[in-house]
Amino acid sequence: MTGEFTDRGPSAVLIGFMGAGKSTVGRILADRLGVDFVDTDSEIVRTTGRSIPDIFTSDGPQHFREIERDVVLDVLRTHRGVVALGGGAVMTPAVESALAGHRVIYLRIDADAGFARVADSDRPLIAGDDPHARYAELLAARDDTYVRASVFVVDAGAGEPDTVADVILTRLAHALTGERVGERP
Ligand SMILES: Nc1ncnc2c1ncn2[C@@H]1O[C@H](COP(=O)(O)OP(=O)(O)O)[C@@H](O)[C@H]1O
Ligand SMILES: O=C(O)C1=C[C@@H](OP(=O)(O)O)[C@@H](O)[C@H](O)C1
Ligand SMILES: [Mg+2]
Repeated sequence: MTGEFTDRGPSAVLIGFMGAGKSTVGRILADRLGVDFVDTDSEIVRTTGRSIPDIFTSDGPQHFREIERDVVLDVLRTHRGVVALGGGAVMTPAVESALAGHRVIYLRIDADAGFARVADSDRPLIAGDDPHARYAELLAARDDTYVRASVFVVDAGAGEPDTVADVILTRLAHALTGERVGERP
């Protein structure tokens, strides 16, 4: 990503695959920064009154992505705190474009560690046969996009959520004080 950060917009936007800890670490990061936190999956549930598995199974993944796109674009326009996106949001071209110029952080997790964190959850994309293989395949297919959309990458397997939030705070402090705006370290 090149160009300048928007002067208005979220303090930070967390992206990455399922289980990276975007929702968990995002809330901690927002607390540390003293700003509000928005999780776009929670916004989808709140605004539709439906669960994510229900939208996926009743309406199909395409409809979920349309709802997700609209919610994410609205949050990016209006929210000034920390934002956690759902793992697939960035794969929608309109979302990737809208992220340009924002302080986007990729929480990167490897397939074994990430899968262990979500194996018992109700995430619809790993509901079928051989969920571990499906998880690994999707992660590999998305990694390049996550890197391209981000300003910097943080190891989401580096420790407990508090530790990951600390790493992000340190990197953000560097980005805000020293580095040329918009340059990926
Ligand atoms: N750094 C971490 N170390 C251990 N477990 C974690 C960590 N980050 C998140 N988790 C756990 O992994 C699961 C998925 O986390 P979540 O924040 O929902 O990830 P995401 O939003 O990226 O899918 C949750 O049970 C959460 O408590
Ligand atoms: O990777 C994905 O496509 C998805 C990730 C989920 O969010 P998390 O990344 O927060 O688990 C949720 O948006 C939905 O189940 C689809
Ligand atoms: Mg999440």
